Order: sequence, then structure tokens, then C-alpha cells
Amino acid sequence: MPATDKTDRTMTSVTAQEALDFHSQGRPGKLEISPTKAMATQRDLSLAYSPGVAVPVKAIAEDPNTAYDYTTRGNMVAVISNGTAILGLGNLGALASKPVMEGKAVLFKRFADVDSIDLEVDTENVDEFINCVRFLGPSFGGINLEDIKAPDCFIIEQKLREVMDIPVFHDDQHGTAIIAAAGLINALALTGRDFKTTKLVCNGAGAAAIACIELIKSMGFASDNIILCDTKGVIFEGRTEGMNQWKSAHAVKTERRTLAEALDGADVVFGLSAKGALSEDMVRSMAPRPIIFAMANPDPEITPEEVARIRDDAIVATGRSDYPNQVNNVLGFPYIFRGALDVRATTINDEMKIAAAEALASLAKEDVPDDVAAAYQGNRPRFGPQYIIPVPFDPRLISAIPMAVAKAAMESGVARKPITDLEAYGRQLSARRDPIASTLQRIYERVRRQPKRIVFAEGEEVQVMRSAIAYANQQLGTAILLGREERMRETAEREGIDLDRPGIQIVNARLSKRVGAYTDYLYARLQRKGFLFRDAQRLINNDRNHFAACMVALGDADGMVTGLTRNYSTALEDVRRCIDPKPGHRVIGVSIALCRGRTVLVADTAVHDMPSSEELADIAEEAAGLAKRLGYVPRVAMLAYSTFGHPQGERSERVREAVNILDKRRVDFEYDGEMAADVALNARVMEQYPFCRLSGTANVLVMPAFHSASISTKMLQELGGSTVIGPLLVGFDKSIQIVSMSAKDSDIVNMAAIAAYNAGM
Ligand SMILES: NC(=O)C1=CN([C@@H]2O[C@H](COP(=O)(O)OP(=O)(O)OC[C@H]3O[C@@H](n4cnc5c(N)ncnc54)[C@H](OP(=O)(O)O)[C@@H]3O)[C@@H](O)[C@H]2O)C=CC1
Ligand SMILES: CC(=O)C(=O)O
Ligand SMILES: [Mg+2]
Repeated sequence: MPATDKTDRTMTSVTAQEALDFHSQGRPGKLEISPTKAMATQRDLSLAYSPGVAVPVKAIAEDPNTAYDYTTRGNMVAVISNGTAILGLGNLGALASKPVMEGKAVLFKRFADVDSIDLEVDTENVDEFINCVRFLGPSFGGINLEDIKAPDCFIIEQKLREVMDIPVFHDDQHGTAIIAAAGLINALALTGRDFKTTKLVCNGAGAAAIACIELIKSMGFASDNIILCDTKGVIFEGRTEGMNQWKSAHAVKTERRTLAEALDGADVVFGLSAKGALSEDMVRSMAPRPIIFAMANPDPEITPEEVARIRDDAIVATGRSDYPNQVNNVLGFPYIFRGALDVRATTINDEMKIAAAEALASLAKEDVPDDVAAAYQGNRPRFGPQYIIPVPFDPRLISAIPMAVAKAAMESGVARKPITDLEAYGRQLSARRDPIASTLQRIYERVRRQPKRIVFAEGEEVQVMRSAIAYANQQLGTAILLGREERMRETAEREGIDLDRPGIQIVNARLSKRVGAYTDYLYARLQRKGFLFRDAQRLINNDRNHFAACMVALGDADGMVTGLTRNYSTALEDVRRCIDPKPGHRVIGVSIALCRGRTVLVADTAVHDMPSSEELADIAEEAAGLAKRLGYVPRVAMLAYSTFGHPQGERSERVREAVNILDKRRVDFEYDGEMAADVALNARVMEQYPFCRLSGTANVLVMPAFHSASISTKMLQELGGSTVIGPLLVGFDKSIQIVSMSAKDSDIVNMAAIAAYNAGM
């Protein structure tokens, strides 16, 4: 099997402009701090600040452990760098390292619900750096050092571990080592090798490299079988140039002097050096079925395509997410700290690192369950050369890795707060998963496997052009930009956008050969609704929503996105002239609100102003159907201001009646009502109604009217800090999505992906 089969994987690439826009749009950067207490009243102020705050102050002074109960310390990790080895980009300084450090902080939160803040320390002086960090200890539950060059990082980490009583972990060393070791365990197993006899060359002798070889040696890899190389070549016994004590500890007796000589006949190469450091000749000279981990970021020592050109028997891994086998510390640091924080470990020791590596390695060998398969690019992965390690979006990681780390911490005696109920701990870990991110991930992966043609009706808008390019770049299919080509090209040139790229198609309605067919189609639909043929002609020629919707109706596109330049209801009206609801369905809008790790679907947020009971029942069915398609088990609450008849009121009767209608329809999902929002969303309040038929808090909220749906989702977004996706239109016979006029590029791309996903259902 070729080492890299292009048809078997997905390349997700982004442009430099997209990367800059991503970072600058909205609030610049990737993080913000948000309070966990209301701080709304005089009383709140008295509790949170003076005088109330004095009480936890005294408690902590008396017993420092209580800081974990009264402050953020127990879930807070600092990501600290001086920017001397930023990825594989070299020493670009503390400030330039900030995007990476913010990124690591976000990954802590996203993947393991660890709160994290980045700190960039502007000094290359080792003692100054140590002093700066050591005195920050009380603020944090752990310290994640990042992108500090070797050998300074060894001295810094060693000293900080001695003087601080919380885990200090240099991610580039140990995070990388853990993931590389996991990948190596599996790659050796697949090629019938073992730790005792395999010959490994490590190119790079810095932070990551030294830690990788130290960890695998501690796991039993034979020392004599490892050759370390740096910019001066092989690190042999007696070499004096460019040496330090950490390199010397791994020097071997050998006549080989260059990387090329070292690699001749080698079984494994670890690249932890820089872009392009491995040549095709070097790879050609390696043993049969070589294992090549080219881990430099962002560009590997050699690309999988280059390896595939010269041999088809290699197992290749890189540090990037757009190739199979991503050996990157993102698979480690969030989960390792999660486990360490949860048992209040004093340190992260070798036992914990090895436990993490072994847990990762075994996860890759397990069958991938249905709900996890979506996290994978291409088809369901099976343990093999193209899949030696789980991907970062694998939702099992949050349960498996922290559990292994926490157990190892307890067994090795470094846990200050051992966990007694591991089963309950496992459940807690799973609950930290962020469901909507997995849902979006699943949508994107599905569309990549079955790319679709989506027409972007407002193709002359610069934001729409950017979104179309992002859609095409992510290999979601063809983005059809509708508009006047000349106008589009002028704008594109002014904005530095390249429209001549694969996956972008421009359609000018006026010049299209399909105008006649669309006009006939539209006229046939509208002639008995007071429209003349010439009205239909005018709509097709002059209105992009009508043209785009007809493209979808007549099969010239799979789906459509619009809405940026016209208010929602107008755009919806345009589309409705061209496309009917699916037989037996009702068109409604569903918004997906994600708030503090909880996801709820809210309906109808787009179409029905004051739905009747019958319509409310339909809305419940449509919304539950969408919830199922997104992978949720729906629990539908029919909301009102009253709960189960109290207080009595005319307006709640409509909702109560909708529940009766659902009863008669014998629908196959959980629903109940009428109930107030707190009953639906708060398990303790729901307990007051033991007869309530919902088995847990609701995840689908059917609102009594459009105004309450719209007001509540907008309030969630503006005041509750929720992310709201949608409204998603469901129930149309064709796949149409309308964005709001304030949509950002990413919203438009998400909606296009959702349109493509629905087109494939
Ligand atoms: N995939 C992953 O998860 C991770 C990947 N990395 C990658 O590993 C690389 C090194 O990072 P890190 O250890 O933190 O950095 P360091 O600065 O600590 O070490 C860099 C090492 O690479 C060596 N080196 C640089 N260029 C070459 C070359 N062309 N040929 C041979 N050796 C070379 C240096 O040699 P010398 O000693 O002679 O200067 C040095 O030993 C980076 O590309 C980084 O992105 C790092 C961490 C995680
Ligand atoms: C992944 C990482 O930490 C690095 O390349 O430095
Ligand atoms: Mg790093």
C-alpha cells in the first residue's frame, strides 16, 4: 500500500490571509476572560470583594489547600514561553510567540476544559526567566512551558520543578515525547519490530528530540541503537563542536558522521529539527518498511508526498493535521494536565507520561465506534500504517488519557487528592466534551467525503468571496459565486483574493444559458399567483436569490447560501417562490445555542410568527428530526411561561394542546410540556415534577412563538456568552440556508457546509 494515498485522505489548507483574518476578526486574538460569578449586586460585590473576600483569604492563609476550593487555581494552567524556539520557526521573540501560546491555551480549554492563560516572558536570560515564573506559582495549578530553546529549557524546567510544588511540564519535551512514543509503539508493532533491536536516528538534538529519546529509552529502547544528529551531524562520543551535557549523554561510538550516513539502513527516523532536513536519498537508504516521523512544524522534514514518490512501504507521520498520523503534542498536554489537576498531582512524573503514551497507543488499536468515526477524515479508520495514533478530535481522548494519567499519579504517590470513585470520574470526564464542536466536525468530515456544489448567491460581496474560497479550500466541494464576473474580479483584485483556483466557479446570471429554463420553471410556479411571464423573467435576471434557488431546484447546484445583503424574511420569501417544503414537512428555523459546554436546539427561530398548536407539534417534529440527524437523542421541551398548568393562562393552552397532538401522533422521541425554561433546563427544578416525561434536561426547546424564540436566542448570544449557529432552515425540499446580515465569514462557511450536509441527507 502506498505510504500516502491522496485519495484516502483530505488536505485541509488555509491561506495566509485566512489565517490573519481568523486572528483579527471580532475581538483580536483567540481568548477572553469571563467571570463565573454574577457580580451584579451590592451583595455580590460584598461577597466577591471586600469584605467577603477576606474570609477565603484567611482560610487559604490557614490551609493553602483550600485555594483549590475558593479560587481558580485548581483548574488553571499557565502557558509560558520566551519565544526562543517557536514551533520550527526559530527564535522570533516573546511577543511573536503569543499567537502560539494563545492557541495552546485555547486547546487546553477546547479539548480538556482546563482554563489557561498565556504568559510571554521577554528575556533570554535563564535565571531571569526562572525567577519570573517561580514566583507565579500560587496563581496556577500547573505550568506548561512552551517553545523555549534547548539547552535553556532543560535548565529552566529542572529548576522550576525543584522550586515549585505544582506540575511543571515542558510541552515540547514531554508532550512531544509521549505522542512520539505512542506512535512508535504502534508503528513498531505494525512492522514486526521491537524496542530492543530497532535502529533509530533522531534528527535534532534540542528540547523535543532529547526528551523523545530519553522517554523511549526509559521504556526499554536500546540506547546503543539510537543515533542523535544536529546541525553539525552525528553526535558521536568525543565530538566537541556544538555540544552540551544533554547531547553528550546520548553520544554513541560510531564511525558515521553525517545524517545521510546515520540513516543508511536505519529502521526509524524522528525528525525534530527543521523543514526539509530529510532528503529523498536519505529515505531511500533506510531499511525496508521504514518508520518516518517528520515532526517539525509547520513544515515537516520531508512531506508524505515526497516519501511516497520514492517508496511505498513507509509508515509516515507528521506534526500537521492535514496528513494522516498526526504526531503532535496537542494529543497530550490538554489531557495530561486534566488528569494531573484532577488528582492535584505535585508533578508529572515518568509513570504518568508512560501511562499516557500507552493509553494513546491502545486507543488507536480499538475499534472506532459510530459516534467517533465522524471525527476522522475519510472512511472509518482501522489500525494500520495510515492510522497509528488517534486524531485530536477523537472524543474518546478526554476519557481515556486523563484517566490513565490520574491512575498513574495515584499509583506513583504524587496525587494529593486521590480519586476514589473512578467510574464517576470517567463520567465527569465525558461530560467535559464539547458536543457542538464534534457535531460541526462530523458535518465537515461528511461533506469532505461527499463534496457538494453550493451556490453563494451574493457572490459580489467580498465576505462571500472569502467564504467561498474557504469552502473550496477545505475540500467541501465547488463554491459557485453568483454575480457579475467583471465586478467580482475588480473586487477580488483590490482585496488580494485569487478567484482562479480549483473549486471556485463564477456564474453570471445575465450570461447564463439556463436563464430560459429557470424563467419557465418559475413562471410555471407563479402564474396563478398573479405573476406575468415578464415578472418571472425579471426575477431571474435581476434577483440573485431567485436565480440561485432555481439553480438548486433544477439540479445545477446542490445547495444555496444567501442572506448577507437582504433581511432574513425577504430572502426566505425569495426562496419560497422557487422551492417547496419537502412533502409532509414544514419549513422552520432551528438555532443551535452552545453555552458553557451545553448545547440546545431552539425552534422555530425563523418562520412561524404565532404558531398554532398543530404547527407547534410540527415544529417539535422537525426540530427533533434535525437533532437526531446531528447525532443527539432529542428531549423536547414545549416551552411556555407556565409549567404543567400553573399559572393558568390562555397562551399556554396552545402549547398544552400541541403536547396532546404529539401524543396522538405517537412520535418516537421524548417530549413534554408545557413548561418554563428553568424546568426544562435545570435538573433540580425538573425534579419538582416527578411525572415529567423527559428523562433528563431538554436539549430541544420549542418556543411558543417567534418573538420568544428570537428574543431568547439573541439574549443568550449577547448576554449569556453563547455561540449561536443558525437559524438553520429545515423542511425545504432542497438544501437552502440563509445567514443573518451580520454573519461573519466563518458563519457563512458553516452554513454552506450545513447546506452541503443536508443536500446529502
Ligand atoms: N510535532 C510536535 O508535536 C512537535 C514538534 N516540534 C518540532 O521540533 C523541532 C525542534 O523543536 P525544539 O526541540 O523545541 O527546538 P530546539 O531549538 O530546542 O532544538 C532544535 C534542534 O534542531 C536542530 N536542528 C535545526 N535545524 C536542523 C537541521 N537542518 N538539521 C539537523 N538538526 C537541526 C538543532 O541543532 P543544533 O543543536 O545544532 O542547533 C537543535 O538541536 C521544531 O521544528 C518543532 O516544530 C517540537 C515540539 C513538538
Ligand atoms: C507542536 C509544538 O509544540 C511545536 O511544534 O513546537
Ligand atoms: Mg511547541
